This record gives sequence, structure tokens and C-alpha cells, in this order.
Amino acid sequence: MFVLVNLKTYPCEPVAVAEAVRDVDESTDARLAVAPQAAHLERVAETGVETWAQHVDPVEHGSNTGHTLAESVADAGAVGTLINHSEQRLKLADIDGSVRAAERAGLETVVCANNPEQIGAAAALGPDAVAVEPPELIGTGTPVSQADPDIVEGAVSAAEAVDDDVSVLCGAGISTGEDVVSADDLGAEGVLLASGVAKADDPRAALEDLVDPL
Ligand SMILES: O=C[C@H](O)COP(=O)(O)O
Repeated sequence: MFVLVNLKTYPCEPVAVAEAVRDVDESTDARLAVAPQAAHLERVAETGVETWAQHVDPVEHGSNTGHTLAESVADAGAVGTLINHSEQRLKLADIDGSVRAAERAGLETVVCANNPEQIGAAAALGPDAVAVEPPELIGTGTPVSQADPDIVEGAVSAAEAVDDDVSVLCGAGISTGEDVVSADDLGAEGVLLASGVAKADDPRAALEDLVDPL
């Protein structure tokens, strides 16, 4: 299972969380990675943890003030990027452009979507993976894998129908090892999570719990 920890803009210490993700990754068969704020990418990547960007824009080098260039996040040490997160929604053409920009920079891609229908559309753009996240469950601590298992199974079928090379992750409310096992049982190849680790009193202990049954 792939466990991708998104730090969003939570007030956590990104390097300390990154070190915890790196250390726990070494103790498990699961693959762990962390997605900090763009401004923290370099410091996080220097810890040796697998580092992801939270977003890249559909732009090239040039006059694009305030945009996030895929090549810049790759230079900072990111190896992958989220695209179209529920909190950073893009138009369809821009999702396509961001996937192309990430590919150009050699970044792995996870395109997020709300439901199986959108997952099918996202898979058609040829990312490495898609992530289904019902927005109403994000940050609630109520895991999608238990609260809405149909949406996870539906996403797996929808992606498979379009391109079975596209992996499916699920996210929203995932915070325990049991939640990750449920996601695995529903056919997801990974989980995207944030508050369960970034807002935990002890992020390292939260991560150890997450991977314990894997
Ligand atoms: O990127 C992560 C997802 O939006 C899930 O967030 P959450 O684990 O806080 O529900």
C-alpha cells in the first residue's frame, strides 16, 4: 500500500513529520511519502523521505507569476505531485495541462476527484494514479473506507474500465491501520491522508499505527 501524507497548510513541523515518515517507511513494506507546502519541499526532501508536491500548475518556464512550476518542485526534490485536490480544484483542461507539466518534469502524478464518475474522467488523462475523496468526509476522522465503501469500489471499477494501469488511492478521514486495511480490501492501492498525522499530538505514533497491520 502507498500511504501519502498531505500536510496541507496545517501548523505542523514539516521536517519533524518528514523524518517520522522516513523512519516509519524503513520499518514497513508499505510505501510512505509526504507532501509538504511548496516552500518546505527542499528541507523535507533533504531528510531523505519520498517527497511530493501538493500541486503544480499547467505552465512552462515564462511569465507566470505566482504559479507553481513542475520543474521547480522537481528541482526542490519532489518526485511526485497531487493534482486537482479537493482544496485546489482545476478546470478539466488545466488538470490535463498539469499532468502534462508533471510528466515533462519527471514527476509521478495522482489526480484527485470526488466520485467514481470524475475518477473515470481523471483516469482518461493518463496520470499514474487517481485518488477518490468525498469532500464531505475530508478532515472529519470518519474514514471513507468505512463510511462510503461503495465510492471506493466504484472508483476502482471506473479507473479499471478506462485504463487498468492507473492505480487508485482513496482518502478522507483515514487515520488508523484498520482504515488502511479496509481501503486495501476495497481494491485501493493506497491512501491519501492528512489530519490523522499532521494534526496528531504524536505524528510518529500515528504513522506507526497506520502501517502496523500492513
Ligand atoms: O489530502 C488529504 C485528504 O484531503 C484527506 O484529508 P484528511 O485525512 O484530513 O481527511
